[in-house]
Parts: sequence; C-alpha cells; structure tokens
Amino acid sequence: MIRVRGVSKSFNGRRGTVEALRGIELDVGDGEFVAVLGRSGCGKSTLLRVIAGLLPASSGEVRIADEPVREPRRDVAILFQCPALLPWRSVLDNVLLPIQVHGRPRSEHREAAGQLLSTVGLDTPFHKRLPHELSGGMQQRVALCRSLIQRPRVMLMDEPFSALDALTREELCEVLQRVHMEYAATVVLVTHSIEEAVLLADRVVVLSPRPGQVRTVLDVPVPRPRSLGHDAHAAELARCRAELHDLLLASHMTGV
Ligand SMILES: Nc1ncnc2c1ncn2[C@@H]1O[C@H](COP(=O)(O)OP(=O)(O)OP(=O)(O)O)[C@@H](O)[C@H]1O
Repeated sequence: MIRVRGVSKSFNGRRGTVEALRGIELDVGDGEFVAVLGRSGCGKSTLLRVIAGLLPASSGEVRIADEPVREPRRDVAILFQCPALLPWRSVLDNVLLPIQVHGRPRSEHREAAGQLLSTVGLDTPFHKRLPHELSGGMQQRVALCRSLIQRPRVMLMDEPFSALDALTREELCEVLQRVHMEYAATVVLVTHSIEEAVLLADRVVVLSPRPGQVRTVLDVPVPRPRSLGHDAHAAELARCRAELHDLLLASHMTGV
C-alpha cells in the first residue's frame, strides 16, 4: 500500500544544508499500523510530510496504491498535534468540513459524522458545542473524526497526542485502537513515545539520529485491544518497550 524507496531529504537554509533523511526504505501493508519512533530532530515529521506529498523528497520515491505521490491525495488524511478546529463552527460542522470543501452534500454525511463522534466517545449533547467548550483531548477526538469522515485509505499522524496529559493520551490511544480496528485504515504514526508506539503499532520503525535512517524495525506481536494497565500480554509489551528503550538510548550514545 505505502512504499517508500530510497527517500532522502535535505534542506538548504541560510546556515547551510541539513540532511534530514537518508535512504529510507519502508513498506506499510494494507490495514497495517506502523509507528515511526525516534529522538527529536531525527526526521520523523519530514518523513511523514514526504509520504503525505506535502514535501518533495530530494531523491527516492513514495508510492501509495502503486501511484507515485507528488501532492496530497484525497484518500490520505493527516492528523497533527494541533487539532486546528474552526472556532466558529460546531463540533458536528467541524467534522463535516472536508465534505463541504469537496462540494459534497452535508446532509448525506451528517449521520456518519454523528456515528463517528459517538465512536470516539462524544455523544449527541457535544455535537452542537463550539471547540472552545471542549477539553484538548475532546478537540483532538473531533479532529480524528474530521480526518475519518472521508473514509481515508491511509491516515498519517504526527504526534497527535503529544500536547495532552498522560491519562488523556492513554484514553486516546484506546480510542485510536478501536477506530483502527473498525475502519481498517492503514496508519503511519510519528511519535517519540515508546509507550504509544508499543500500544498502537503492529511494527515500530526506529530512526537513527540525523540524518534519519531506518535503524531497526520491531514487531509487536500482541493482540488488540492493548492496555498499559492489566493486560494478559503485559510481559510481551514490557519486553518490546525495553527493547525500544535500549535501542533509542544506544543510538543516542553512539549516534547511529
Ligand atoms: N523546512 C525546513 N528547513 C530547514 N530545516 C528543516 C526544515 N524542516 C525540518 N528541518 C530540519 O530537519 C531535521 C529533521 O526535522 P523533523 O522535524 O523532521 O524532525 P522530528 O524527528 O520530527 O523532530 P521532533 O520530534 O522534534 O518533532 C531537523 O534538524 C530540522 O531542524
């Protein structure tokens, strides 16, 4: 589904050239959930933006559904750290925004929007509220629904929960697992949180410090839904966490 081949990216700035990514190779299968993990500045967001078609690669190629990505695609949704809801529109109208932007009738999608909001735990009384009447976690749930309303094939997420407190993040990880199981979208999540990566992903791709290169890929062979609390597979989750922790720490010490 997503095929990244030999992607490198350098930025030319006033202080010279920054090599952000070097020779990234990555395949993400249909319905797979892949987390890209690495320390700050290793090129995670750059990789996601190249996959999204928001940024051209310096060399190499990204293909989605066997087509080269040269610009943002309609069937690819992107979720950022900031929910970026329109403050004057109700929750329901924010979710319906992509429908309106693409000139499709809102009335046909109102029910789907309501269902999506219920799936993420926002029932009818919330639908008429304005964004400022919601907590940060609730706003991010609305942004998640807005990205799902068009039934994307692929969801790209850049640290979507990093501005939230630890418990809210965990709650949203639970929501995201449910949404992923229900909608079966292919997901690439960028994060610097080992916990998040292990809770959510089928595979965790660890990038080395700049220039970002694929250092290792770890399978998380644990059935969903997963939890940080009592989980029958707690030992396996802990093993994956420890392995990723050691890898990230080692790459910090050696710089590879
Ligand atoms: N538009 C740009 N112009 C110049 N340099 C850039 C640009 N975007 C990113 N960089 C540089 O590329 C490198 C990788 O940045 P990127 O944001 O992809 O890292 P990251 O792993 O997502 O970091 P973080 O976890 O802190 O968000 C950094 O050194 C950054 O300063």
